[in-house]
Amino acid sequence: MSVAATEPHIARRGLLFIISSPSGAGKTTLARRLLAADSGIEMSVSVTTRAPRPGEQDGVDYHFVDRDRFETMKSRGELLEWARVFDNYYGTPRQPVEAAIAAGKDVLFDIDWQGAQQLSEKLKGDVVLVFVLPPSGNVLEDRLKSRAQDTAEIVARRMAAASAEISHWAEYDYVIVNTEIEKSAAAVQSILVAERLKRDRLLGLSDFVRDMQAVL
Ligand SMILES: Nc1nc2c(ncn2[C@@H]2O[C@H](COP(=O)(O)OP(=O)(O)O)[C@@H](O)[C@H]2O)c(=O)[nH]1
Ligand SMILES: Nc1ncnc2c1ncn2[C@@H]1O[C@H](COP(=O)(O)OP(=O)(O)O)[C@@H](O)[C@H]1O
Repeated sequence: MSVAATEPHIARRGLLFIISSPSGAGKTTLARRLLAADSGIEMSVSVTTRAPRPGEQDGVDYHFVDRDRFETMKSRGELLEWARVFDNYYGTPRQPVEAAIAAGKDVLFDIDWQGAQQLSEKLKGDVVLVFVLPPSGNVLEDRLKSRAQDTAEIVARRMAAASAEISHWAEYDYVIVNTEIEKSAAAVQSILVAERLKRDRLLGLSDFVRDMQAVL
């Protein structure tokens, strides 16, 4: 007699999926593709003191705040991590991340190496670190220019900062050289799928196996 197979529910810890790169390497593009492809992961929307770029929406791309508001959030412990990047301040609101993880959801972060280090220290074991490299320095500059959202001066400052950001590549679990967007997006999705299968995250596995053995 055959028995219809149904997908068993095995409880799992949510994970924190962090993507970092030098500005212009493609992390925002890859993050958007991952969110569109997978409903089990949600974006952590950071607060920032930098001005919105054309097309950026408050509450969607960032929560745009002034310096006073940022300092208040920091002093009240409302930020899980924060850093100064390119003369602006950026931070991760704590509450939405804790709520998502508690509900067994995964959270995606587009944050720099300083934020990645802080979250790794605080939530070791729940953090997956992905670093995105451009195929070359020239391509990085082309992408920053072609995005056409920053002045020549800002592009030059981001290029100058790229080497320092790239120097942290070895602190990450995975490194993707973002040449073809399709291939890179597929790689990011594969990492997420594999990380979800890690035994340590599958809290319900012991019960699942014990129940199965009970009827064997
Ligand atoms: N530590 C930290 N870094 C952040 C946060 N939000 C954004 N960043 C980083 O700040 C840097 C500048 O971001 P942005 O001004 O949007 O420019 P982008 O590099 O073109 O995405 C990037 O490296 C982001 O990953 C945050 O909440 N915390
Ligand atoms: N693999 C790729 N090939 C060509 N252009 C890309 C690729 N990945 C990203 N881009 C483009 O490069 C620019 C910078 O990408 P973006 O995702 O904004 O980078 P970041 O968030 O790392 O600053 C954007 O115009 C984006 O469309």
